[in-house]
Amino acid sequence: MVTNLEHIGIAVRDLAASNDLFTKLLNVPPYKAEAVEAEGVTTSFFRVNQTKIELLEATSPDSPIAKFLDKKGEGIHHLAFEVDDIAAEMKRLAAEGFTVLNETPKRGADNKWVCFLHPKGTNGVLVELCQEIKE
Ligand SMILES: CC[C@@H](C(=O)O)C(=O)SCCNC(=O)CCNC(=O)[C@H](O)C(C)(C)COP(=O)(O)OP(=O)(O)OC[C@H]1O[C@@H](n2cnc3c(N)ncnc32)[C@H](O)[C@@H]1OP(=O)(O)O
Ligand SMILES: [Co+2]
Repeated sequence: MVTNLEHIGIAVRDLAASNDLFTKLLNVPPYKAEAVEAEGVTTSFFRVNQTKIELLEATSPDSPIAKFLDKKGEGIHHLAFEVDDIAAEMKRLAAEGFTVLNETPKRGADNKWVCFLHPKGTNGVLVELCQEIKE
């Protein structure tokens, strides 16, 4: 079951500059910075009440963020929905005809299992599903 809009991912060219910008905008500093090597990104997270923003800077030219910045420029890159059972949601959405981009959930940032749906099947919006890792 989808339970929540967990975060909005924003692709940026210069994470340090965007951290300053969002700190001024939201009047709170980022609560976390984290590199996710497998995705070729460095992230930082802001939280205002229930709202979370993830800023993403590319760390390699073949990162999805580098490709996105080349094609579309800075801006909203994905919407991440929290789910209570990511494996079950991946199965359900595949059966509904969505293109699930991962065979199994992978480790994302901020202690989450994540997977993605192809934007061509979701009205041009890249969708991330995420579930907290409990170990
Ligand atoms: C930090 C970890 C995690 C978290 O915990 O929160 C993250 O958020 S990681 C975020 C970065 N990782 C990903 O985005 C992984 C999922 N993405 C992908 O697998 C790929 O980017 C893709 C969506 C399959 C596209 O890859 P590819 O086909 O190689 O790239 P193209 O540049 O050729 O794009 C094809 C097509 O898709 C459009 N596109 C690409 N990205 C987006 C996007 N974010 N939103 C909307 N549309 C997107 C792209 O414009 C191309 O369209 P056309 O030009 O019309 O063909
Ligand atoms: Co994300």
